[in-house]
Amino acid sequence: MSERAPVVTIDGPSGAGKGTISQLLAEKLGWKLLDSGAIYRVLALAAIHHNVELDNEEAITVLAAHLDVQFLPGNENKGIKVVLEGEDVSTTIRSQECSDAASKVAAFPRVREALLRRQRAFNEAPGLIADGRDMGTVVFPNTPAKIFLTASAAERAQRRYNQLQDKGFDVNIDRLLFEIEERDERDMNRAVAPLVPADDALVIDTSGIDIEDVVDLVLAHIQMKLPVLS
Ligand SMILES: Nc1ncnc2c1ncn2[C@@H]1O[C@H](COP(=O)(O)OP(=O)(O)OP(=O)(O)O)[C@@H](O)[C@H]1O
Ligand SMILES: Nc1ccn([C@@H]2O[C@H](COP(=O)(O)O)[C@@H](O)[C@H]2O)c(=O)n1
Repeated sequence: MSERAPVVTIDGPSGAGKGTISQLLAEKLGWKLLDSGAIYRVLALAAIHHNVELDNEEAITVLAAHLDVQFLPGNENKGIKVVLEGEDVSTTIRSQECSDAASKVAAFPRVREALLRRQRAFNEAPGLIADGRDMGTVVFPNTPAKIFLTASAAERAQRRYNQLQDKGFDVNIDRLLFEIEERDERDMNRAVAPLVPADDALVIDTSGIDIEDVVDLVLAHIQMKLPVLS
């Protein structure tokens, strides 16, 4: 499989900065953005809405194949508006309940298979920034421009804490750290498409590095890997 337009993959654990960096890159380059986590989150929400048990792989796979979701531009929340069955769920899918449910449904091989084509369809000119866990290993394995962002769990929990406090939520940092570690554990140890850097990915530990500096590091790498940007 070869990509239609150039693709940059940005993978990594929760809170590593994938969404932030992907959005800034997409804006800088004028490229499309795939927030693949939002697809798993919206699938989890659809399961909850339709009273489908989160451990029922068969039923979740059917739901995944028929998911009525639209990703529209122009929402402050990760820069996209997510519409499930006609309802704007952009904020709802960011809840802790959806984070947790998303990582459960994402562990099913047939669910992941059912969502592959939908993700690859985002690959349009002039180029795509793809944010997720398996963008470089499974969804777009042939792109030469792969990044894996990481940071210590403590730093990621602190970032999430700051983010939620800024939004006026009453949050507990120990609880956030526990949830991040629990989700990392599930994402890294599942049988298919586990969270690992692709062999040819540039791994950047963003602990203590400013967002703008991370963008510059990523841009320098992709300019080297994608002749179209030189
Ligand atoms: N290098 C950085 N330094 C400090 N804060 C950062 C950095 N990168 C991102 N952040 C902040 O950390 C928070 C989480 O970032 P972001 O949502 O981009 O992470 P993510 O990897 O997309 O997480 P998830 O997979 O859970 O969606 C945001 O508030 C963001 O502004
Ligand atoms: N390519 C991906 C993207 C996400 N997931 C799963 O979805 C959960 C939510 O993702 P966010 O990036 O929005 O936090 C995540 O914990 C993964 O379980 C995935 O499996 N593959």
